Amino acid sequence: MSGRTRIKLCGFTRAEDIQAAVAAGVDALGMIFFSKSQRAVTIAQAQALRQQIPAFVDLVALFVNPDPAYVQEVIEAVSPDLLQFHGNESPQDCERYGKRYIRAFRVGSPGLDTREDVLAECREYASASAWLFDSHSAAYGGSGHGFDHSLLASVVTASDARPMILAGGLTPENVGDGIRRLRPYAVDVSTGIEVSPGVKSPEKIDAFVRAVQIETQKLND
Ligand SMILES: O=C(O)c1ccccc1NCC(=O)[C@H](O)[C@H](O)COP(=O)(O)O
Repeated sequence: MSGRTRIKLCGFTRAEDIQAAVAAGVDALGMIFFSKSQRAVTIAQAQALRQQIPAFVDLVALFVNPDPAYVQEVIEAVSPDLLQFHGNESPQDCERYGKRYIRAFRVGSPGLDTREDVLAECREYASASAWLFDSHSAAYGGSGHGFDHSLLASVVTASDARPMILAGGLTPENVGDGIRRLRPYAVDVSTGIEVSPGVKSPEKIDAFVRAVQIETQKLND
């Protein structure tokens, strides 16, 4: 895909990190509503952090196999622009809130370990606003590990594919390769811009955003 590569940074827990990300020019910020994550936020924390996010930057709320009542509570209290699902949610589970959603796929998991299986699974989620590709991890996401990008070959060429978000182990050093190889609509990172889980580095945020911009510019030249 030509044009601008959108940038989503994930796993925010601190106001100063959100300010750094907004200043760097990101398109979307993720907060994690999954209590087992090292980057989890409470609804009260998210309400306070949300004040740091200006117009035209989207807030994405992440869930893993959530209780629907909890998702509804987050929607009402925090007003996320999009939902993102990382667990075993069915298409109906993702659609039931009437909100735009991102479906995450853990590429390399059983049943998602061939090109054909990946595309077939993705097609079940035709109602998603984007398909996010992450590595297989027992923690459901945010592992900092990459995966075999060749498993996305069928998705890349499918005419009915939803916009691709590339995630999983991205860093300022390797994100350019991923963009060149797959031409995703957007990239998503958590670990690669951190000093420790949930604590972001302004320098790494800037380096990541610059690396995306430089690679995208090269593709457009
Ligand atoms: O970050 C977590 O702790 C997490 C836990 C459960 C589900 C998703 C989670 N994070 C999602 C992300 O941060 C990203 O969408 C993606 O997994 C990339 O993470 P990383 O490899 O760390 O860059």
